[in-house]
Amino acid sequence: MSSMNPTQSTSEFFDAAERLNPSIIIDRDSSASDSPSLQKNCDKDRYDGVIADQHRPVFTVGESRKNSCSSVIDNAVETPPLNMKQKSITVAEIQADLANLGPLDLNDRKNLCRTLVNLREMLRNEPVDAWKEMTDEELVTLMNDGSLKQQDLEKKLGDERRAVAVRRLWLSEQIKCEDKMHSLPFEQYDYSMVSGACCENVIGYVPVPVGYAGPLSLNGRRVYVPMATTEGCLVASTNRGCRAIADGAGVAASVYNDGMSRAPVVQFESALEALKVKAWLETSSNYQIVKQKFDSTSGYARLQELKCTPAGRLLYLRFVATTGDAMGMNMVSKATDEVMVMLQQTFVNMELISLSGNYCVDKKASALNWIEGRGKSVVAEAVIPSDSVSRILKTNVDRMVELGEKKLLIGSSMAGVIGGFNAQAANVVAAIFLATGQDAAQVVSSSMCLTQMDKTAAGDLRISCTMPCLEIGTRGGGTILPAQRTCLEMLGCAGGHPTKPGKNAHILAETICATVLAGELSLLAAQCSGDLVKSHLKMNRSQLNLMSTVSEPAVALKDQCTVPKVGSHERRHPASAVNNAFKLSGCANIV
Ligand SMILES: CC(C)(COP(=O)([O-])OP(=O)([O-])OC[C@H]1O[C@@H](n2cnc3c(N)ncnc32)[C@H](O)[C@@H]1OP(=O)([O-])[O-])[C@@H](O)C(=O)NCCC(=O)NCCSC(=O)C[C@@](C)(O)CC(=O)[O-]
Ligand SMILES: NC(=O)C1=CN([C@@H]2O[C@H](COP(=O)(O)OP(=O)(O)OC[C@H]3O[C@@H](n4cnc5c(N)ncnc54)[C@H](OP(=O)(O)O)[C@@H]3O)[C@@H](O)[C@H]2O)C=CC1
Repeated sequence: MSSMNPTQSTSEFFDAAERLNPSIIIDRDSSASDSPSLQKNCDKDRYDGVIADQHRPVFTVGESRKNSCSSVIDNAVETPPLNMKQKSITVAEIQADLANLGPLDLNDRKNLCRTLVNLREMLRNEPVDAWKEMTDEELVTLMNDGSLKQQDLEKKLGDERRAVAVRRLWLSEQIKCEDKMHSLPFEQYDYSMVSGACCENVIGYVPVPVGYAGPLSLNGRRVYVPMATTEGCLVASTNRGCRAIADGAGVAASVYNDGMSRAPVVQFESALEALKVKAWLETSSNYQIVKQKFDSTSGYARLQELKCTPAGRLLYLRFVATTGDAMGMNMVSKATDEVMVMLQQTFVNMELISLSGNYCVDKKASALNWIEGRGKSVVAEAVIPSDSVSRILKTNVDRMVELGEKKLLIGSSMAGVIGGFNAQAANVVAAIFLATGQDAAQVVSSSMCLTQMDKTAAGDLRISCTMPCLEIGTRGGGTILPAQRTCLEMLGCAGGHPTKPGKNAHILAETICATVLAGELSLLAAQCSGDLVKSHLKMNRSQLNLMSTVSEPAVALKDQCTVPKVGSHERRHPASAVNNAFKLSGCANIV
């Protein structure tokens, strides 16, 4: 940050102002004389340098150095129009007054804000670049004023990164603490992929650590599976499961059903009329008309089934389609929407209550999905040699089989779970979903899993996982983001398959199911051997958390950071060393 003493040279001051904002051009000829184009606002004791370009923006110096930019501008709003309450002043007068202000930091944009009146003037003729020419603080002023919607920042600025930065600036004012944003990173991210596809009102991103489990021996391949999680122990556990699997012949996994669903609810004047339409839709030739319309909406969506379920005068129409390599919700919703328009022309008494009648069933726990399946239905199976069960998993086959029955089957039945006959399928599903850009909310049905274990004739452990609802894709949604795509590339299934649409999505589904199986093996073994709590206290309970009390502010952790060393006493780093690391970048955990 450079600063200058304004008493030394007014022209230096103007030079710096122009460097700071290239859109400002100061009319020096008139400022060198007692020209009316340099004016003093008598009431507010601030100076407005009149700019010689077509927008005639005015920047203000003076109080803004002590107060926040926005407060100066708030005052300025009340200022009467320039021509009413201003008088001409000389450069000598300006220099004399600026001298009283002390050193002025000309690199701080807050010191040079145009008034709201002038910003509005800039926008009046809607010049293409007016928004881009404004400083961040000026944009915030217009957001506070309601002249600029924060959701329009990307469009107006044509610069996603800057849009995020300005939104953060504005939001930090709203939450009345600029520091609150500090640890939410936003730099080093390609927002062009996010805007219009993955998120709105973007203010940054939450970094989640990504580990890998593997190699997982799956269908004759060796796979390294990326997992994004903050649950210490999860990756280690899944990794141990992969090791046990590798001791046998590996996992065999296969998709046995494929179909994404969308189910509108429609209403008729009577229950009988609803049944008539059901019969019409179930007639083969009519179904073909519907299918033709449905399939015409996409290069990949192909209708497989239309299930019509009546409820009084309501009819629930469950469209099920294959969707290539995409998870398919947008695709199937679009296709269903177009079919419904067509059906409404045929059945004029049919009232479409909603395109989604909750019979789909998306993002809600349901018996229907558990029974019918949704997305990819997959089964994975492996045999673990008995000596690997004792050597790697630290238990034995009989105990595992007994736990499978008493916990996974009887325990889950006692609890009345839907599709929850497993130990931790959701853990692995969520971690791979986050890593590979899946729709996180679909963990609800996607983690439905039946884990079964029995003893083979040779005395080894046979384990299988059946997952009927893996709602996943390798194309579309969050899979376009570079980090998530990289994780898909690790698995060899990024994007659409070049020759067999849908194959990449099947590879991902099989990989998730096989990794779930690895996680099941290890966690169930830890419960057999009584290692669950011990392992989590060692790998999951952070020493940093233990250091803090509820009432301590989070910043205390930075000042007194303790790095645990497994198996030894804590090592305490001097606060200065830790703080240096924090200072390395604008974001606390991005270095
Ligand atoms: C998209 C809207 C909101 C447009 O809605 P609209 O009414 O056309 O928008 P508008 O331009 O009139 O603006 C109204 C307000 O919406 C907000 N808004 C509007 N646009 C933006 C934007 N770009 N960024 C940030 N905020 C925005 C904003 O608050 C704005 O107020 P303003 O600030 O203008 O005074 C509306 O059409 C909508 O809510 N659609 C539903 C989308 C949705 O909820 N998707 C979730 C996923 S669906 C799913 O996953 C589950 C499902 C469906 O399968 C479950 C089921 O089976 O039911
Ligand atoms: N709309 C809704 O109600 C819901 C939406 N979602 C969201 O929907 C998004 C996912 O929707 P989805 O339909 O999967 O993705 P997209 O909306 O991104 O659609 C996939 C696009 O990729 C094209 N495509 C190119 N190659 C392939 C290929 N090999 N296989 C499949 N498609 C290909 C499709 O072509 P074409 O145009 O020919 O079909 C289509 O345009 C997620 O962001 C999710 O969060 C989630 C739940 C509900």
